[in-house]
Amino acid sequence: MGSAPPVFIGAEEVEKHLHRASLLLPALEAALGNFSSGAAGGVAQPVRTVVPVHRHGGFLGVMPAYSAADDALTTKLVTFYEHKKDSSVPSHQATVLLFDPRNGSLKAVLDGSVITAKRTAAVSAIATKLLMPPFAEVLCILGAGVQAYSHYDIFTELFTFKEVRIWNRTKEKAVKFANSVNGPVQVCSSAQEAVTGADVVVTVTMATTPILFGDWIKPGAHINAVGASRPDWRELDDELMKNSVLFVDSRDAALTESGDVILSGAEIFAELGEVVKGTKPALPEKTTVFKSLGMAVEDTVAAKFVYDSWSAGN
Ligand SMILES: NC(=O)C1=CN([C@@H]2O[C@H](COP(=O)(O)OP(=O)(O)OC[C@H]3O[C@@H](n4cnc5c(N)ncnc54)[C@H](O)[C@@H]3O)[C@@H](O)[C@H]2O)C=CC1
Ligand SMILES: O=C(O)C1=NCCCC1
Repeated sequence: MGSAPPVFIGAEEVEKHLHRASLLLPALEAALGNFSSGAAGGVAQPVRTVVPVHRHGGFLGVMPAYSAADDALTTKLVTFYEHKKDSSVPSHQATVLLFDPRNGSLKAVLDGSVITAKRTAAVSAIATKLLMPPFAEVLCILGAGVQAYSHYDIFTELFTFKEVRIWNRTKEKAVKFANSVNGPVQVCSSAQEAVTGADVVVTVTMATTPILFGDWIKPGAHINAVGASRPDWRELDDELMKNSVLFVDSRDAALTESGDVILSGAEIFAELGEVVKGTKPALPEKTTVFKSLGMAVEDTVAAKFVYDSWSAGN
């Protein structure tokens, strides 16, 4: 007899099983530590393959990973489009395939967009917990798309900021954001206004040239740099990259994919997983940048979490 056909777990179901991104924190912390432990950590994850769709200004990313600690095998397929022709279609769309690692059978096809939004924000929250200055009061979000919402949700759940500010290239989206979320948000007219005096900054834009500059940044602030995932794209300027202590999710990925890292020539201090494990210090008293590119193993543990919850009938 062949294996059972794969199940499909759509966006609504994924959202139901992953209603709070913080549910992923223990699994993601373990995955980051395992990834940064080399062969001993049991994570097999190549740098993602990205196929440009030149004619349409898009990209297809293929992101496979196996985690021995979780005995979970997945690949995510993610498309992201720089110039959206149809604004009713999200700029990023994703699907995660979950395999039975014992025999390679496909067990489930999961919507990957909710997973991508939540696991990315949860990883930024892990970085922030470790790297932000003590008594951080002001959170600033640059960008008002999908990732802005997921970052807002987990950051306001985990931390107690006195003020949250948002800036977006088109102000209407920032206003819509402020009117949609559960809590007060200050809409700023310029990125500089939003960033000035902020203790924690999140950049979640589709910018390809810098939108955040070192001379705006409060000394000791922590920045989660989440956008600019192509080797010729930037969100942060050279000054900020070079005068901060730089943390990345994956050294190999940062040196292959991150324009902010490659073009600034900034030195990587540590992988986030090394800080989680305690083999590298966090240095929260310094100005810190966490350059996030997104790792396949984050999708692996998130998909397993959703599948296990779905299978248990939760
Ligand atoms: N590091 C990671 O793990 C992941 C990173 N990302 C990246 O995070 C960023 C945000 O993703 P989403 O929120 O899903 O995208 P989105 O399309 O929902 O939102 C993007 C926001 O950027 C703004 N924007 C577009 N072009 C801009 C420009 N040239 N300058 C300034 N702002 C601009 C838009 O107005 C919008 O508010 C993207 O760069 C994306 O590739 C996305 C998923 C995972
Ligand atoms: O990790 C991901 O998923 C992505 N990272 C960079 C942009 C595309 C999606």
